[in-house]
Order: sequence, then structure tokens, then C-alpha cells
Amino acid sequence: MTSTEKPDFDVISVGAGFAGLALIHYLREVGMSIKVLDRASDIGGTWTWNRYPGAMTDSESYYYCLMFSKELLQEWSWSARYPTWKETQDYMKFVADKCDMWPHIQLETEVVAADYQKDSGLWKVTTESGETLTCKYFISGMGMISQQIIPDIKGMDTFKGPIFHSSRWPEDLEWEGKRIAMIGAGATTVQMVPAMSEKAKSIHVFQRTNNFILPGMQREMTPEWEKEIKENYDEIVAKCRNHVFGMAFDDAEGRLAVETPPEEVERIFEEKWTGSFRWVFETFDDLLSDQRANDMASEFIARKMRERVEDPELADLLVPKVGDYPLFAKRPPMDHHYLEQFNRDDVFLVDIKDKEPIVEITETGIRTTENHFEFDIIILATGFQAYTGALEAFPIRGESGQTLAEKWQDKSASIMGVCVADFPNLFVITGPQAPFANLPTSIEQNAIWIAKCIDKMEKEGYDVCKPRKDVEDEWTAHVADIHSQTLMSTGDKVHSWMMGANIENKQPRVLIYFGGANNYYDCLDKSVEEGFPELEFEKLAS
Ligand SMILES: Cc1cc2nc3c(=O)[nH]c(=O)nc-3n(C[C@H](O)[C@H](O)[C@H](O)COP(=O)(O)OP(=O)(O)OC[C@H]3O[C@@H](n4cnc5c(N)ncnc54)[C@H](O)[C@@H]3O)c2cc1C
Repeated sequence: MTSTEKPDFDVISVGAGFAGLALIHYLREVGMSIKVLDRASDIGGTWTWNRYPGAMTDSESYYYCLMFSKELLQEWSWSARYPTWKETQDYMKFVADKCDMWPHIQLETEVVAADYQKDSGLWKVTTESGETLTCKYFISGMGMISQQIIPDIKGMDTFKGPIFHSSRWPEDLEWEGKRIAMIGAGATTVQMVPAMSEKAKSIHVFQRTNNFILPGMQREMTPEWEKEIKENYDEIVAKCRNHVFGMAFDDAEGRLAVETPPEEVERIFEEKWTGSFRWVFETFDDLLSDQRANDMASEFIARKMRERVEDPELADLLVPKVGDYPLFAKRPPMDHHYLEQFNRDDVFLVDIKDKEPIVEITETGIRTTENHFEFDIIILATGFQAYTGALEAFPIRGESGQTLAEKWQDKSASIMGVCVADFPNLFVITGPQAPFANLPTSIEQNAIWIAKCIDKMEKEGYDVCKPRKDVEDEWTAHVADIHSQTLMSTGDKVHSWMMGANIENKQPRVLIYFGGANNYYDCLDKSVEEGFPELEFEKLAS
């Protein structure tokens, strides 16, 4: 093996979302030439694809952002607690403008293969047009939730009207006054229904599994609130870094629901019912670890949900039964008046799990075992192949010639979600077995680790870093062990994407590190301090 061949770029990264921008920032800092490729026609990642009515973040705006520059945090103004897709994308364009990132970004470029070349230690990256580019380091910023799931329903190609996945919203779609079907009742549908019910002729939601739904309680950013945020950004950044979920939340001050009198539990639940995921983390510390506490929280949420649905039979379908599955074994959608919409006479719920499964899509609508419904538009709100989907969608071949998809056929394995044994000089932003958290926080922590690793290699003259298989086995076992101790381990029973259980013909697997994002970031920092013991560094003959 020799290191004489010069690559086109030091780094090629795929994905021009938060990950791409963070990588440009941190890798430029250590002197790397970097090219970010994306198949989209604009930057934004998630927020350029998911443009459906009502699309907005569930994280609160002021910490759903990149935090590497104090100036940028001060300069940008958010308009609301939860920004729309458009505002989030505008924010990312603002970052790209301010930091002169555009020259590093190449859009409308789909990567269709990436091959590690043993002889040169370089990666060969092939794009859809047949162009090949080489780089020393190949990085995935392809997103944890970017590869959509298209269900295999009989007759899908026969439907005469528009039928599309929610993350591919047709720009010129005229949906007002139309009869609309939404297949799927997860976070996307929870956002779409209230945004569309007023103007659609009718909406039918085809639901397989119901969800515990938390209230968003959207509100405008006032000058006073913005001032308070901006005066406290150092603290907000530190809170994100040190929180189990990477969010700028306070903790529950050590309170345990199981040790608190019931009326006090109720009082605290009620007092903290102020919107966002905060409620889960700021009320009691045992909601996600003790089934009894989890049941108390589930009961409270279920009661709040039922209060908003007039028809008790409909409420039975929309609201999970306490004990069916633990709160957070499925990620709760954030609600902006979803449930109330079912009190209208033009918004309907179709129970496709127990009552009337879908049989086929016809030229004019959807046939279930009981009915034929006529529609003008069918939206597949069927979610994503989380964590591994984009990495398995095209061949990424490592040293042995095996692809990531082949390697992960039965179970996913990685070291801290950032690198994978048998794939030298490959790095992944928020890969499988990283935590599920406020993503920009995790993305930035991953980008920092990667930049420091590359910096070490460049300074010390290494050509190749090889993730150690024994460390990968250890991390994978550790992640599985933690998972088995949490209440989240039942996620496969409720088709949770958090375990890949929403994908047909695929073994559910542990995709998420549930040991707390803060502890995970500590692991990354410790690895840097110890000189990256997870990797073997090599020099090739020149
Ligand atoms: C509707 C929705 C709402 C969300 N809300 C939140 C939230 O409130 N809080 C939160 O923390 N997270 C949220 N997420 C998760 C969200 O994906 C992350 O917060 C974040 O945007 C991920 O950024 P990323 O850069 O890692 O990946 P992405 O934003 O997913 O970007 C990946 C990019 O890679 C590109 N790509 C993939 N494969 C290829 C290929 N083969 N060739 C070329 N380009 C490719 C895609 O086109 C895409 O642009 C949400 C996700 C969705 C879908």
C-alpha cells in the first residue's frame, strides 16, 4: 500500500443539512479541504425535504441550532418557539452566508457508491452522473431520519391523483378543497391535520398505532423573551451539552414520582404542562426508568388527550391505553391542536390495525376490508428508516469489500455511532447507536470529535485510521445492555422506528444509545483526551 496518490479533496461529506454545515465549520478549522454533496436542490437537509403544511420543529428554536459561534447566536432572531421548515432552512442559509460555506457545497449531486481503496487508503465516491471523486476521509452527514419508507400497498401505481411521501411534497400541489388521505398517524400527520383541516374538503387518517401526544403550545418570540435568551446563551449552550436529551432543559431536581404523594404528582404534572418535551424531563426523574412512574405520566397524558375528543369511541382509538406500551417507547409527536380536529365533521380516523386493514389502493381511492374511500390526494406519512436507512441505500464498501448494509443485515454495530469496524477513514454523524437527542447538539459533538481525530492524523502523519472490532463489539454490547434496562426495550412491539421495527422484513434492533446524550458526549470527550484508543492508526509506505 502506498500513500502517493493525491485525493481530489481531503474530505467528502454527503448531506447539506446541519451535519454538512457543522462539518464545513470544524474541518476548515483544522485546515481540511472539504466538499459537501447533496442530492437536494437546496441546503437544509430535513428542512428542504419536509415542506408539508404544518412542518415545524419539535425542539424549541433557540437551541435547535448550531452553537459554534456566539456572534451568530446573537445575530439570528427566531420568530417563534417552534420554527417552521422554512424559517429553519432560512436560518441555515444565514449560517452558510455568514460563514462563506457555499463554495464547499455541491447540490443536485446524488452519491450512488463509495468504495474504500485498500491500495491508496483513499475513498472513491461515485455520483449518479457517473463522476468519481476521491478523498482521504469520507463522512456521512446523510441524516438519521432522511431515508423515507414507501409502503408496499397493492395497486399503489394505479391511483389517478397525486400520491407521494410526505417528505416529497409537490411544490405546485393544489390541495385546498380536496379529499385527502393520510396513511400513517405519527408526528408528520399530527402536524399536517391541524394545518390542513380548515381548507381541505375532508381528511381521512389511516392509523395503525396511536401515540401519546405532548402539547407544543406554540407561541411567538417576544422582544423580552429573545433578550432573556440572548443574555443567557452561554448557559443554554452548557445546558444542551449536559442534558440527557441534548436540550436546554432544567432537571427534575431529583424528584421521583414513585416517592411523591399522588396529589403532589398531579400538581407538578399540571404545573409543568407548559408544552414541549420539557414536561418529561422537568417533572420527575423516574418517568423513563420506572414503569410505575411511567404509568402515572401515561395516565396523565391520556386523560389530557381524552378531554379534547368529544366522541368517547374515537378517543379510545386516538389515545393509547396505559400499559399498552411505555411512554417514550415510541417518540411522542408534538401537538398543535391535532386531536380537536377529529371533532369536526370532515376529519375522520380509519383504524387499519384492528377494524379495517388496507387491502389496496385503487384508481380513485383506498379499499379497506370494510369500505372503499374516494380521494383526490393520498399522502404517505409513513415515516423513515431511521439511523441506518441512508447508509444502506447505496453500497458503501469497506476494506473487506462488504457493504454497510451487508454488515448490518442482522444487527447494527458501530463505535459510538461515529465509526464502523472494517471501514477505515469513514466517519458517520449520528449513526446507529448514537443517542436520540436534540440533533444539532449531537451533530456538533460528533463533528468536533471527527475534526479532532482528523487533526491528530494530519499532524502525526497518519494515512489510515481503522476502527477496532473489539471496541465495536464492546460498544454494541454496552448499548444493548443499557437498552435492556430501560422501558424503551418494548419499542419493537409497537413498530417503533426507534428500533427499526417500522421496517418490514427487518429484525428490530437496538439503534439508539439510551445512556443519556450527556454521558455519550462525555465518552466522545474521553476518547479525544485518550488519543482515540478506539482506532488503530497506520502510515502507508510512500
Ligand atoms: C419532519 C421532521 C422533523 C424533525 N424535527 C426535529 C426536531 O424538532 N428536533 C430534532 O432534534 N430533530 C428533528 N428531526 C430530525 C432531523 O433530521 C435532525 O434534527 C437534523 O435536521 C438532521 O440533520 P442532518 O444534517 O444530520 O441530516 P438531514 O437534515 O437529514 O440531511 C441529510 C441530507 O443528506 C442528503 N443525502 C442523503 N443521502 C444522500 C445521497 N446518497 N446522495 C446525496 N445526498 C444524500 C439528503 O438529501 C439530505 O439533504 C426531524 C426530522 C424530521 C423528518
